[in-house]
Amino acid sequence: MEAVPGECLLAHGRTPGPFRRPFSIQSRYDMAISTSDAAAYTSNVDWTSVADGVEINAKAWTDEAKQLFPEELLSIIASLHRALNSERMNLLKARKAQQKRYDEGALPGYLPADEHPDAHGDWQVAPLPDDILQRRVEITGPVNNAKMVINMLSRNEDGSMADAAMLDFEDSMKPAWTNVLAGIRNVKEAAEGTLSYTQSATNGRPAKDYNLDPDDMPLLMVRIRGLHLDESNVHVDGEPVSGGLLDLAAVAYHTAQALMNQGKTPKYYVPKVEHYLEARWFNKLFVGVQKALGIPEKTFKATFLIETLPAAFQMEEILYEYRDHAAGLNGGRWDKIFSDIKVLREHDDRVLADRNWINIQRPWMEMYVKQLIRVCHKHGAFGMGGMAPQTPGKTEDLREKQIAGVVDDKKFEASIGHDGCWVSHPYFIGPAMKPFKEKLDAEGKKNQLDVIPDIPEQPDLLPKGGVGPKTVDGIRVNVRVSIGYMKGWNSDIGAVAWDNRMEDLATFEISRAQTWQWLHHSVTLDDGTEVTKELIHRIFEEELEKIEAEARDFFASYGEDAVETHVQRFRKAAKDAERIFTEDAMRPFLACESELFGVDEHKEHLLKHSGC
Ligand SMILES: CC(=O)SCCNC(=O)CCNC(=O)[C@H](O)C(C)(C)COP(=O)(O)OP(=O)(O)OC[C@H]1O[C@@H](n2cnc3c(N)ncnc32)[C@H](O)[C@@H]1OP(=O)(O)O
Ligand SMILES: O=CC(=O)O
Ligand SMILES: [Mg+2]
Repeated sequence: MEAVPGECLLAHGRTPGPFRRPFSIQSRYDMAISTSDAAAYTSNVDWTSVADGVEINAKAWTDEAKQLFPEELLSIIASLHRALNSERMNLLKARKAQQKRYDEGALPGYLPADEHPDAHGDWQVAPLPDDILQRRVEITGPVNNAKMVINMLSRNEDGSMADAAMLDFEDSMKPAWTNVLAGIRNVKEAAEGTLSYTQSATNGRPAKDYNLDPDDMPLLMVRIRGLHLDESNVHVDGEPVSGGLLDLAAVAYHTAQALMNQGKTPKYYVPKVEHYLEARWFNKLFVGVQKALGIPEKTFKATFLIETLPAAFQMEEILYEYRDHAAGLNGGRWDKIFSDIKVLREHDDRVLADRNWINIQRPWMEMYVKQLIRVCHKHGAFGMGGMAPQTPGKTEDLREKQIAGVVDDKKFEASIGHDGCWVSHPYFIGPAMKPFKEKLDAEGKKNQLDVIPDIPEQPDLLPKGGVGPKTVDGIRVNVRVSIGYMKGWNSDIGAVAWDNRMEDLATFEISRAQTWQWLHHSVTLDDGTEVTKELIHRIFEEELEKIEAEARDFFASYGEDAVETHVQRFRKAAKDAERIFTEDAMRPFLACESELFGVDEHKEHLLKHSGC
């Protein structure tokens, strides 16, 4: 076990505001809470009117928020919301209807040839600017963490540096309001080159000042929140705004021009799309934001994650839809595994094996990334590889094994034609860079846009059940991950180092969906044990006991109070995780969690649990 980084408590003032009307609950993505509860939740919050038709949770309207959201930006957000939100809601309804069809037996597949013929024609994405032609290693991390943002954008002591840094509002950031504000602030100051951070002396380490070197920085990219996430603290005409819309508008408002003045392209990542019409929606958002800010058309460049099973069948259509703003696609392998399980949750012939057995070399995963490379390169866009999740282990021996694992993985990615990949920890930038550098430098290339994998036109991308181990230890891994992750999540932290790996929203979701599915199908494990609620409860008890013992040991030097605090947090995390693992209906995303709270609690928790 390793400690999660600094857990913080929210500090927020209270600004009185007018009592606001309940929002239209019909517009919610998933009816996680009942109609009467939804109205009660909303009317139990005080709202402050901040611009024409725009209201903010009074507790969220802090001095920081006032600085980052001037009236001009709020008006831009309001007009984008009015132009785009009903379409977003329809897209989310369509997701739900599609999932119902999958639940009733349908399988995801390629679209009929006549549905989107233009996408399969001979077209190219708009020319890529010079500053995004080399992306061999991109480091990712939570955008709200200033120290990590500076580290992502800096050279390591061993001289290694990523080509790009992806500052993340999605998988690694819990979308709590203070995190959103810190994230916008960090991107603004990073783009200006002024972001700084002072780490006070702790635990034997001396104090340290962190600053950027604007002349020696990787490319800066921002991943905005996905289509499903609301920013529940900001309402326009009584409806919560889209989190991704708010992120893009705010970040571009504060940074796009500054980046362009430095000759840099404003670059974004978009997560979790499921259909080409969603890509069309995001393209409209890019057009709208550029227009509102007086930025020339086709300036923004975006990489979309292909990390859902339905999207894997529509990569060409998706890329086509935002071809004017496309830098490429990225094979988001972790959410893809989550989606494989979630989408096929009712298909008892496709129940997947232990989480640790599923990797990029399983046939349906390998075909998906090769198809991604083929589609991208055919149309002049980058085909980015996936995330190496290692965090450095404590012993030399373990670290050597981890480095070998990263090199193997990235060697495979470079060999099939990826243009670059992701790492989640700076320690692995060098090892991940090595195979790309060796192959591409030898061929005198910055990227592999010229490589087209030789695969069938429509490869089989459906996950197969009936192979691989299904074990009690597999459940233990899922339970352990969930306890470590939920402890961070409950303290507004979106990614944690745990058992020598990075665990974030995507990897937690795999564990949660898999255990739910095994329970739902009463799977018989390889040793004959049947998966039941009782079994899962017993494993939670056993793993919690082990984790408590580890925590008592780990936090001992911080004093008895610290030990008790952390033990209590692990207990709460285990309780929350078990509840989510064993709930009757599988929620679409962890963040759809309003029902974890009663109405009174929700008033306090809205700032921490903006969601869907
Ligand atoms: C599935 C996906 O979507 S992947 C993309 C989303 N997920 C992510 O981006 C997760 C990114 N990774 C992380 O958030 C972090 O690595 C964590 C939380 C898992 C671990 O962070 P820590 O607990 O700080 O790890 P650790 O103690 O090993 O850090 C050592 C140093 O590396 C830095 N560091 C660790 N990870 C990162 C990172 N991703 N970016 C920049 N710096 C980092 C730390 O800030 C620390 O710096 P310091 O020596 O100056 O104090
Ligand atoms: O976002 C990336 C993933 O793997 O999930
Ligand atoms: Mg993801």
